[in-house]
Amino acid sequence: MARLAESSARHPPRPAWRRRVPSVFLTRYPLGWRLLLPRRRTPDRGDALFIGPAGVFAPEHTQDPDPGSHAASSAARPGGEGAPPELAPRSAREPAAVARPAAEALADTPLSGDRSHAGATARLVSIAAANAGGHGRSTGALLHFDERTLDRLVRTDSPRLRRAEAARVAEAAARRLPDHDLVAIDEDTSSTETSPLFDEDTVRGAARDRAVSGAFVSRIAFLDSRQTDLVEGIHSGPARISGPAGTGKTVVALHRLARMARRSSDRLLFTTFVRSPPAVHQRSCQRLAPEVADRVEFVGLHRWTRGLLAERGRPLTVDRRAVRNCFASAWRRHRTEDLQALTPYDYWRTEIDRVIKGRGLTSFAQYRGVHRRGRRVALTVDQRALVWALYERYQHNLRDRGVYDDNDLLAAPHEEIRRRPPGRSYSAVVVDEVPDVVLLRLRLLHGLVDDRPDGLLRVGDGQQQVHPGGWPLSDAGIPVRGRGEILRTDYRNSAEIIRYARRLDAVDQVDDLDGAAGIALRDAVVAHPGGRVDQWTGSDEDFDAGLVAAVRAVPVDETGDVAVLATTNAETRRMFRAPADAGVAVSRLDDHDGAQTGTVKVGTVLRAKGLEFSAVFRALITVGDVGLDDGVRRERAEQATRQRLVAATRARDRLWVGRVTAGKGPGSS
Ligand SMILES: Nc1ncnc2c1ncn2[C@@H]1O[C@H](COP(=O)(O)OP(=O)(O)OP(=O)(O)O)[C@@H](O)[C@H]1O
Repeated sequence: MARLAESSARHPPRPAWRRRVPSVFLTRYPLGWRLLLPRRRTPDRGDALFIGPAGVFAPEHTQDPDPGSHAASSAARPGGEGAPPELAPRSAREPAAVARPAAEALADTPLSGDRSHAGATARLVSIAAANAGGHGRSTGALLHFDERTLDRLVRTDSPRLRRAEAARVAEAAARRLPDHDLVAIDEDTSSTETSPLFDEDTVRGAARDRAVSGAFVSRIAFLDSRQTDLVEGIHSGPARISGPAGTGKTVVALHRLARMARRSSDRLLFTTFVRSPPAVHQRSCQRLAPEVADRVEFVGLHRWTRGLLAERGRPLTVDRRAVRNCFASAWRRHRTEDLQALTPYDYWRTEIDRVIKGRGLTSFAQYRGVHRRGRRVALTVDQRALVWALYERYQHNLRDRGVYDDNDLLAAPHEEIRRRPPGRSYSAVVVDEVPDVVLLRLRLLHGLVDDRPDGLLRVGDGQQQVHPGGWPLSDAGIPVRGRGEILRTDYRNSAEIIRYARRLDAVDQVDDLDGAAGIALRDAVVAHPGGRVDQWTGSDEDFDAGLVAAVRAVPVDETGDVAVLATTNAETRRMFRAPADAGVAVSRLDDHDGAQTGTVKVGTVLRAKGLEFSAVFRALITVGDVGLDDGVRRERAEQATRQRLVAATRARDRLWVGRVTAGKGPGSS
């Protein structure tokens, strides 16, 4: 406080309430907050920078939180104090211009290595005198508070910055703003916190602390210079970002969406084929850009498609049991020695779902010549003809019984969009986890924005594809202009986790989503040292106890930042029951929406795509594929390895892999 008083003395006289805000602020919120106060006010910059756990704010002290609002009449202002005569009311100034110096002071601030704070996350806040009526409303880029409601701005259950991080960001910004005073209450943060992002000395052990404490790590607070370029860059047409796990592809996409939303009043769409991530990312977007987040729609592809059809009065549902029956009866009619001997039944279902229908093939001539990328069972022309006959029978059954499968759900909107383009049009569409999105769906999304600049952004990592089959994305009719952007620093996984996952990655070529060579995890730059991997092997009957003991050894705090991941739904049910019976609080990963539930999330690896946890427990239960054709076995092995890679790279600090072996009794390796 003495330092604040000393600093205030150097400031030009200003109305009492405006002097009061920083001191009240520091009295109420000493822990972790830093204030940067300008020695001289200038019309083109904000009044200060407040940097603390809730983020970075550029407050504007204003006479009127909302010009023209009755709530902000002069009678409401204590002592009739208002804006200084030399300046126009701040809210009348261009918020983006005022925020710019703050963003520049923070943007790309060198911290350690290639990391930096994302200046664009600084929020411009208008703070009015007490009772002036600002309650956290947002108008455009500006958030409105008054002296008394400031609480709502700075109190947060989801800190964006650790205290040590806030201190580091503030110090860096102070170096950039030499005409500002840095004010903080001195405190010793070292006993309670470490900052693995910034301090190489404290970094060893920090990852473990992060795991054990379950500390919240803000997904969106940091961007390195390469990522900042990708956020700011203008794409002349459809663009793509690829890179290994944890390199910030999604974070970049979220920042881009926030930036675009702030600059226009259009609607934007973020979608992916997995159900949970859109809800989780929506929360991140709300923290990143609360004033515009409602214009960014986060929705799974299935839900979006169903929504469009329902809006058009053509609701379609997929009755999976009926779909299975349609395929089973087609198989009974068309299975031949040839097909049956080659591979099991479900292989052909995938062939139809992903290679034929998912790719939008409509004639045998197309199927006959198509490169079945990622499918390891080679087919002669005659065999393809057999598959085509099976497909036609399946289609006949669907039509006959009035049943729709997932791909039909995609084909219908194509017709709808052709008939009448969606009223709620989007100016930009981001598709995450692209390698797993069927071609038909990608075409549909492309159709929403066509080739307009900054319209379509495809994000993904070929190495993490969990569904079989694939195609060069250029087959979707989306123009490929130059190379895609590749990120290569893994900020999520601690070194030990990466070391483990790298051993899994020799599996397949990795491309940049358009067939050119991409970057595999083995080539990623490691940002965090430390981490821990435990491997358990044992018999099926000992597995549950092994898993429960391991889960119990990691305390689960209120963030519930822990997941148990299995391969199949049946295994997931078992993985749910075992800890639940032992008294561990569990919840379904399918229901996870990013809220802090204090429960261990249990689900399939597929459902975990795009998410991350402090600790991950991976169950490897199913043993071997006996008696399968080599091609099928190879394809399954590749898929299994990719799933293992995806599961392992969901873990930031701690990974446990439990594998059931033929032998009896648990052991450790
Ligand atoms: N520049 C950075 N500095 C610090 N942390 C970062 C940075 N960029 C990303 N991160 C963090 O790395 C983690 C992974 O980011 P993100 O989920 O965007 O990666 P991704 O490439 O989409 O991963 P995946 O393909 O595995 O889903 C997040 O916790 C994010 O906050």
